[in-house]
Amino acid sequence: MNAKKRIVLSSDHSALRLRGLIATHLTEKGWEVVDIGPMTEESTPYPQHGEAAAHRVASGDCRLGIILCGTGQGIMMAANKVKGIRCGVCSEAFSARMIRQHNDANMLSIGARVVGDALALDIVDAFLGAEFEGGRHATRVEMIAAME
Ligand SMILES: O=C(CO)[C@H](O)[C@H](O)COP(=O)(O)O
Repeated sequence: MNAKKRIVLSSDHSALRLRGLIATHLTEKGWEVVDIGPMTEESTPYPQHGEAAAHRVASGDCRLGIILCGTGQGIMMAANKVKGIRCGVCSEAFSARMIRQHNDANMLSIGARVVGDALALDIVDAFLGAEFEGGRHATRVEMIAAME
């Protein structure tokens, strides 16, 4: 498997079903999915799952990551505490494309209580279908890294 197509997925209890749909979708598209759970709908705190997924990306084990909670907000906040992580919450495809092209985001967060299934998959496809444009954007991303 091409390491460039290895992606980590995680969520809290609110997003198991949608996470499963995304995992199936990504597998069908040829991604190697590393789903680090949780595997039951028992209530579980989003920070630990955001952090765990973020470390998979920051370490280089996975090229990208997709994380979910009810709004996508809390788990994004946790992931962004890990050095080297640039994670944005997206509720539409345009922003999902732009966080790759302009911000070199390496993680995407989705609110499972915010978007429907079809929109969530569109957001995922927009994120994964875009590449960082570099140029003037690289300087700005370097400024973010310098704050870490
Ligand atoms: O969206 C979230 C964090 O941003 C969580 O999924 C949400 O807060 C969980 O709520 P509850 O414990 O009521 O299921």
